[in-house]
Amino acid sequence: MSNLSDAYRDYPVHLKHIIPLDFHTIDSVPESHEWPHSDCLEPVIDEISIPVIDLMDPNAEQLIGHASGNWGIFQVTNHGVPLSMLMDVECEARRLFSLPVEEKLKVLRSPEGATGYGSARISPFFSKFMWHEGFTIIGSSSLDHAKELWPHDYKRFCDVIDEYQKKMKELAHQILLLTLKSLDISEEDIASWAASTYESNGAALQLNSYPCCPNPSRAIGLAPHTDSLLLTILNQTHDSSALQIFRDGVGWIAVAPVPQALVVNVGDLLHILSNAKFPSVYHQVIVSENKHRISVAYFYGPRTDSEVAPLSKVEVPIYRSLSVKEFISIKAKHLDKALSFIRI
Ligand SMILES: O=C(O)CCC(=O)C(=O)O
Ligand SMILES: [Fe+2]
Repeated sequence: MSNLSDAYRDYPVHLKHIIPLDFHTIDSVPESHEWPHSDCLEPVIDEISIPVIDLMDPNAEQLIGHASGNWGIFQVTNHGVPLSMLMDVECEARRLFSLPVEEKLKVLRSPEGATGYGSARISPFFSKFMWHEGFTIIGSSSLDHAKELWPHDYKRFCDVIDEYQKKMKELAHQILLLTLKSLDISEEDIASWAASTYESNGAALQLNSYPCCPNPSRAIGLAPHTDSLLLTILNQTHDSSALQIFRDGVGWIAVAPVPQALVVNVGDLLHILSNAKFPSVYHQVIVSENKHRISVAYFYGPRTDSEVAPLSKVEVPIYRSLSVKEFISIKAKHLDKALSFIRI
């Protein structure tokens, strides 16, 4: 079955953009990771907050439709994912990232690979490196990697990851249905998109680590980007407002963690399906001097051989139809400009 690993194979990334810095040993920000002051310290608005939606609210569909259209991002509570599961996955991620660098390099993502340890996939688009290390999991890829890292004790990591992926898949399916229902599209389209995405292997789980940084005002955790797939569910249980979104006419807004809530954001593919009614939110992550932040992002997407096009029954489509694989290839070449290449 077509999945993200196939889609990435044709776009190798140079090793210098894959191997993260050894953050354990570093006590100052090297020039390679030093961003211009203005990129890291844009003024951030704290007074405006993104919507928080109770999934048990009888109006959840309407609230999600409104938040997706107006913000492209919202937080959900009463989502049915136990706090223990949110904490367990963070704990396993912390265990992985705290391994010595030579251990982590055993599971380094290969240049044409999609899974394993390494820098963010967007790294080659920027002249400076990010204060970040990641670990990408697709399907059961964590099994081989965990066996390399913990030959006698790999099961714990795999069990936590598998359970988490299963739970995320259910939740992503539920939220995708609610977002699609709020659009002006046919019942058939809603049912077929929700079902085919659920059955696909198109999802990925990304563990993110943002180590403590000696000079946070000159470093960036994750540079501004949009997520490529349909929607992302982000677990940021840590108590820091490091994630920021860009809102036209306002600027950068901090996404303050709400206890036990999960952050949901619209990705490029849902933006296309919605005929641009839902913005695919531009976001970035800042770093801290004394908090080593972990986040876990679940990217929910369809099979990479499926065709994506605006689904609206009434509007003139503003994007042409294309396969997910083709969109990923355009994004791999043009990043933020990808959507402009498929505009009609
Ligand atoms: O760590 C975060 O808060 C955001 C992570 C993110 O944007 C990503 O993994 O694409
Ligand atoms: Fe992201």
